[in-house]
Amino acid sequence: MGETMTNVIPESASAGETARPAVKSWDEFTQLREVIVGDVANARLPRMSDVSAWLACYPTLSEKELREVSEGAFPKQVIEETTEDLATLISTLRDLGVTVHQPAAPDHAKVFSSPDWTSDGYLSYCPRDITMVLGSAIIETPSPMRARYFELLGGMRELFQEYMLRGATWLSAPKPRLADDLFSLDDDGLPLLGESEPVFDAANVLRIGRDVIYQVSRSGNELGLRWLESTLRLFGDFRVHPVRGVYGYTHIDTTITLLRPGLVLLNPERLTEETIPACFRGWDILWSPPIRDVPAIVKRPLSAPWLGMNLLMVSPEVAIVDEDQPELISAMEKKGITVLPHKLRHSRVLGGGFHCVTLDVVRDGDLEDYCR
Ligand SMILES: NC(=[NH2+])NCCC[C@H](N)C(=O)O
Repeated sequence: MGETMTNVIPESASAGETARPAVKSWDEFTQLREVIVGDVANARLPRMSDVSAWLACYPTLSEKELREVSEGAFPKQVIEETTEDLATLISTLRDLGVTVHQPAAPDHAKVFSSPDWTSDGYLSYCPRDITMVLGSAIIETPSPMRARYFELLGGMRELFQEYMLRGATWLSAPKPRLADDLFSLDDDGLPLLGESEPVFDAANVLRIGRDVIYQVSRSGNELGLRWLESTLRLFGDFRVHPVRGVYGYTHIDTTITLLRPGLVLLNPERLTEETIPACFRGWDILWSPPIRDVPAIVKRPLSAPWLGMNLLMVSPEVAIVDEDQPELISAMEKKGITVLPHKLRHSRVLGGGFHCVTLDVVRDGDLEDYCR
């Protein structure tokens, strides 16, 4: 274990402290104690003839360009090398004293149907995407992507059930129909998300204690915001901050990255001083330095180069960041953060960085007012 590693291992909870709750996570940055890491096994691209897959994966590609996309299993090299990279991440987290689970992925090649549609599966590489943890609640979110409908079957559901038996609350949003009337095309023939029912991915949400940011985009609609607001009223006094018109596509965690109370990393290509969410008023803003465009081994990667700013805070002082982003690493170190560079060689191909491939289950932070 390197020198850096040894000086970042947290004090373990003292014996006198009450036993740790099964699930407790109110934020993106306090000391991480337990986490779920994705499994890239069986990852594949679903049929792009399905408008919900087209919307989630390639919303800027025309129908003609979509035909260039090779559906089905990702290349063997991508799966093998990502399996290695996730194993290294897990080993580091365990060396840091974090309890890590990696539930087995189901067979995503299986075809399934609803009364309105038929689909094949996608991946279990990004547990962040369709489940959020808020306090002691595990909340399955209503993804607008048909291929993700049964993603949690297998290891994830078993783990959630175990957490419930240990005292966690296990919730699911109203299961969406995802019928054709939820989707439409814009004037350029590109897919849009409608408002016929509440749908959103968990990765459209960021948690900052009593403040929750919700991105309205093609992966989260206005009714999804209304459902989340209505549900959080059950939890108590929460402030939900919609972010609109900043990034219209999939997920928020390459636009805003929370580093610690009072410090946030922002994407300067998508936000300006004028559009910084109000909850960050008085916070120190770290505008991301230029992100290196790490080439992907496929012609059509799922994510933009900005995936380089998608990172995992192990604590307010320690971050796991893509080793191919030295300028970002240096900028974070200048803010006093110890960075542990890691690789996810095919993160853009698969559409997930270090925040995406993790789902924090227990962090030390309580329900705080960080944005007052
Ligand atoms: N949770 C996730 N899978 N986040 C990845 C978001 C990537 C985003 N669509 C981009 O290309 O910038």
